[in-house]
Amino acid sequence: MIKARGLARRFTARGRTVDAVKGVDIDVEAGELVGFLGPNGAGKTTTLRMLTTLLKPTAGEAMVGGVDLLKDPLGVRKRIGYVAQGGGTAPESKVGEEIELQGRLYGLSKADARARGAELTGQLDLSGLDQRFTKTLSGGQRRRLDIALGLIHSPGLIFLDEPTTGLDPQSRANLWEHIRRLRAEQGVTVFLTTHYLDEADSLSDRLIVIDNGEIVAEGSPDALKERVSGDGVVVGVPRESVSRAAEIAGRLPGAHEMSIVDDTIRFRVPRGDIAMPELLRALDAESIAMRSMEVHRPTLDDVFFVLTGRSLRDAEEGAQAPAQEKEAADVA
Ligand SMILES: Nc1ncnc2c1ncn2[C@@H]1O[C@H](COP(=O)(O)OP(=O)(O)OP(=O)(O)O)[C@@H](O)[C@H]1O
Repeated sequence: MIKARGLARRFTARGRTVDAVKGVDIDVEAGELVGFLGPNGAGKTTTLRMLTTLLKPTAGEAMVGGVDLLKDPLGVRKRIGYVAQGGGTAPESKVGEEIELQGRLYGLSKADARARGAELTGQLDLSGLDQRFTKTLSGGQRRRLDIALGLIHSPGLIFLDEPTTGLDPQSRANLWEHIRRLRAEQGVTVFLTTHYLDEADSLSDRLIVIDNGEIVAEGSPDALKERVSGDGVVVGVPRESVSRAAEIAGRLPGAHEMSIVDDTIRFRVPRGDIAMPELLRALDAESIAMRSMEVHRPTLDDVFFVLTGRSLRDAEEGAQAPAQEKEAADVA
């Protein structure tokens, strides 16, 4: 469904050059649900906009939906759906009007647009809302409407850019359920960007992880987590005892990746459940009180840390706001 080779995009704004995407290879098979994970500013949206013909690559090539991206962008557009960050519905339009208009834009007859709209609104829990102004919809309903609009022309492949950003946890989980069902019922291939670890973990068959414009890993969430060896342990002790406690923890069999921040020690061990009582006893013997303790199975954040030396959360905080550039000339 997607086969991209060396896809790259450089922006030049106010004399500053940003290599937003540095020559990525992406392969997505028909029917897959692939998550494109990375911190803010990693290059997710730029990659997505290239794959959906909205931005010309500076280098590289791609086949999208079986069509050459550079030679036949219009052909690509016909075969894909794209739901941008924040969507694109007009607040003063009614739901039914938006669906019909979108269908007509893709060359469907009025009757076909309505029939397809009814099918999609049924599947996306939007039935009975035809006469509602889109501005009166809840955040979750609006995102589902955006997805319905993206699927109106029955594309084989849909791109979703940060589909659940801004939604509350319950609406996010609900939208995940809808995305899974759409894939099952419509057989559509889904490529979505996210910076939410839980979303990437629970929704994707396969993940492609991007950082600083480069792909740093790919695989199923479980396969990626297997790369992290052992359980993560976080222990809080009184600040004056932290160095001594870290020394003791460092003697636990297989302890590695030790770090100390303030009064907290972090490390990994092969089996957290075995190591913890041992550590507790050893600290007790030296009269060091353990203030808090947490053991966790490897998470995607641990994976990101192993790959990049940074936590995904820290990477988010350090991300810069995008410099703006006039892009009219870039649109394919
Ligand atoms: N139009 C532009 N002009 C200049 N730099 C840009 C432009 N668009 C993006 N960038 C830069 O390219 C890099 C990648 O941005 P991009 O929006 O693709 O990241 P992202 O992973 O989608 O982040 P987010 O999750 O915040 O959407 C960033 O450094 C950004 O500042």
